[in-house]
Amino acid sequence: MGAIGGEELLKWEKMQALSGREEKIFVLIRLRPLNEKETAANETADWECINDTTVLYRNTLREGSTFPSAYTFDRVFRGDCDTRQVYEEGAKEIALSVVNGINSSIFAYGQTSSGKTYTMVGITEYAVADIFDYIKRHEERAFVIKFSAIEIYNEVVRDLLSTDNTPLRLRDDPERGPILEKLTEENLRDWGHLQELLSFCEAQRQVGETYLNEKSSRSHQIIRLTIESSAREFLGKGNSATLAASVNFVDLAGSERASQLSSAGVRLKEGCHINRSLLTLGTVIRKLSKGRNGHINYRDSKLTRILQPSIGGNARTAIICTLSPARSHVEQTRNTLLFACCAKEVTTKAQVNVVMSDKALVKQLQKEVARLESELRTPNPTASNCDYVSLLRKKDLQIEKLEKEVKELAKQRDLAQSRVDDLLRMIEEDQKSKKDGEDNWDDDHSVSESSSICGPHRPDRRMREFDNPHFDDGDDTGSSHEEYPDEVCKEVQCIELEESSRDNSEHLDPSLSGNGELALTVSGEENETMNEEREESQIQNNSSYSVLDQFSQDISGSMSSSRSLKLTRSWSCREYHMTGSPERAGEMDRTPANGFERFPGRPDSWRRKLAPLDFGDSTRFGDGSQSSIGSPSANEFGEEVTSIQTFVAGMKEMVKLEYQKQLVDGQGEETQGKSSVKNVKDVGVDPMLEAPGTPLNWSLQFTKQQKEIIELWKACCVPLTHRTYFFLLFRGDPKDSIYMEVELRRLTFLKETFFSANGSLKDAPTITLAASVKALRREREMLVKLMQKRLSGDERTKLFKEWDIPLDSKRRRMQLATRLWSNTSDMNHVMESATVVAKLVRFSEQGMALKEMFGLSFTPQHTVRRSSWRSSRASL
Ligand SMILES: Nc1ncnc2c1ncn2[C@@H]1O[C@H](COP(=O)(O)OP(=O)(O)OP(=O)(O)O)[C@@H](O)[C@H]1O
Repeated sequence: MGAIGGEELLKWEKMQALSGREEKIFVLIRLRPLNEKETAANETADWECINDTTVLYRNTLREGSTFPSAYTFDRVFRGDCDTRQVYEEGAKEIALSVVNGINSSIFAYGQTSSGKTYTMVGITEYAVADIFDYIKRHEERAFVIKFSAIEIYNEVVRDLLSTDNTPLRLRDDPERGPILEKLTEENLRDWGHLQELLSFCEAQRQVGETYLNEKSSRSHQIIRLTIESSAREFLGKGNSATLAASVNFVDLAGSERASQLSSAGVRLKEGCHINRSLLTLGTVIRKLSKGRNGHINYRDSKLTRILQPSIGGNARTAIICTLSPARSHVEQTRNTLLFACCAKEVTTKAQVNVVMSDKALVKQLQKEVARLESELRTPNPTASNCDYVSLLRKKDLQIEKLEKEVKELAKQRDLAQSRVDDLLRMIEEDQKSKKDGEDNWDDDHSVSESSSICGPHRPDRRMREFDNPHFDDGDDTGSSHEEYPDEVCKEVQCIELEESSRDNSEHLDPSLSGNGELALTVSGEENETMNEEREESQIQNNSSYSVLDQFSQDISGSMSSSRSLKLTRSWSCREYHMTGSPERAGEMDRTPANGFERFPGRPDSWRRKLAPLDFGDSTRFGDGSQSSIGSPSANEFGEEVTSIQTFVAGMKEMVKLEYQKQLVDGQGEETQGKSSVKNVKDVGVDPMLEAPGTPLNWSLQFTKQQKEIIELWKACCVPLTHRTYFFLLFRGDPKDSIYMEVELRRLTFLKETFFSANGSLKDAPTITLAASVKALRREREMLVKLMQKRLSGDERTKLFKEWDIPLDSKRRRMQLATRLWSNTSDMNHVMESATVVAKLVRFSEQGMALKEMFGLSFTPQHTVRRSSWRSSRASL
């Protein structure tokens, strides 16, 4: 569409809205005053406009009740209203539709001498004046006004702009409707030109004196203005669109009563034609008023043929019915009103008429195609129910969506099934390995039974060995009995968990804590070297890294090698079943999932994997081959690569499972997690630090998180190897943020848990501070062994000097092991501790490479992670 004036946009939009919509013919009544003749004849005005829409017949007594007395129309005008008012209030809007490309017609219908010509002359002039005014105000568009005028006189169509009386031929064009061939069309230049043309037409029109009207119009006159307009900016560019429409000003000849017809001659003939054509018009209108069913006899008269578009087609139409109020004309007035009543029921369907250039047409068609395609793709939701196509489309989309959901659910089911299978297989292997372990123990039980948590009937050879004051030779010369073979190291990994009260190898010191489980004393020489550790445990009062470790182990178990899996499975089993008593085992079995729900760092998907499983007799898992509390490190003293793999896989899986949990559980998980919010609402990272954000922010955030983590490691007695791996692997790369957050969150939870009343996880009461401290001690003992095994004498001496350990003191290696990671506020100390541990467990040689190799840099996009993490936190 070509451009349209900005200020007319609203009007244009209104026209667009009207376009193609059905609209009733606008019917007006104009009641003229009694004329001189009527007044002279003492006529009475029986008709009165009682308001703007109703005309009332007042002489009901005379007429009786056979006719209605009140008639309502769109607008009625009393005798004292001037033509300007009639135009402004009744015809203007419709007449001026033409400038926006919509055909329009203004009719005057009424009996002879009722004021049709009087009205239409004024209406025509006001309308043309407004059209000129509109054009003047819309210079952005180029207008062309064509003026033509015809009369239908005795069923002959004459061109009023031509002096040639040759009748115009009327033919029907399938697209344009009725066309008058060779009709003169004058390009209207200005107001003066209009007056000139109107005068000419008036002169040409058949007018004669009748009984009622000295200058009675004896023909139907149609003055037509055809207005074309195009946006100037598109003119001549080949892609313009032109609005083209016509407005008809129709002054019909007046109907006459038979008694009033001239008895003979020209007037009689005229009167007959007039009445006949008006009768046809009336019939057409009446039929149209009842709907468009059946045949409409437009072709019965030239008048109806020519007016067909105006009364039943593409035009907006107003009919002004003129009335004489005189009592003597009541019959004609009633006829006019009946005609008006029918006319107001007739609808037309006006459209904006656009003539497009080929180029513009192509463009328009392309737009239309695109629109239709878009409609097909996204069916209109407001479409009626009868719109079966769109309904079907909607259903198709729903089916498509459901099919996708089914597929997705099937995928999830398969995944879950495969995990269950894996776990069952793992359990099988695990049970087998446990059995083997038990057999080994049976073969090897040269020591007395221990009260180890690993099982009341299990001998704790390792504990016995470490409790032996001669275990540490007191020097670092590398005496032969410190050269423990790897298999011994493996045994050391099997640090059993047990409530301290049940572990005879260590003695609780009730003086340190009201809770015997929480404070430990170590007998013999260990007491001296373990002071710091004990102090640590005392300060923390309640701590354990066993759960933390268990967490890492379990996660890593799902990804690691079978060997790792074996160990971690043991650990998993222990969490549920290593109670050392059947009652405890039963208790665990009843509520296996609860403890996990309370564990924030543990992906729920993991819980789903393990919770339903039956690990069998709990006592079977208390064997010596179990992972230690400090399993990630302790497990791997003899198997460094594996242990780092496990650590890496564990971290990676932890994050991965967290995401899976988000994906699978969605809102439901969040809702479920809400029940736990109360308990752990303070657990988690600082909300301000949820995402790395800018590099500067991340740097600050990392430093803050790292410090918190280091403190929490100490508080939770986390294995030194774990601390070392973590500290050395996650050094401030923004990609590490999620691991930092996971670590921080689970440690915070642990601390919270151990500060709670019972100091242990509800469903894993064996996991206590005592067990954690014991495991840490064992890890240090392992490090002591590794110092001997993996460091040369010179290296050890150098280390002792660096760590201010007198070379002549006893248990130097244990002193060093105890000092490692003990000063959490000194980052140099932390770094040096990590370096030493890394060297001992050979992490320094392969750790960083492994980080890359195992894709620990796996990092979701920050944006994803943020939201995931947030909702994950919400689930706490
Ligand atoms: N509303 C009016 N106010 C004053 N005078 C009017 C009014 N309507 C019509 N007249 C006068 O009545 C006379 C007849 O009017 P007009 O010729 O317009 O009637 P008509 O309906 O066209 O008649 P015909 O069908 O015979 O041509 C004219 O002299 C005109 O001035």
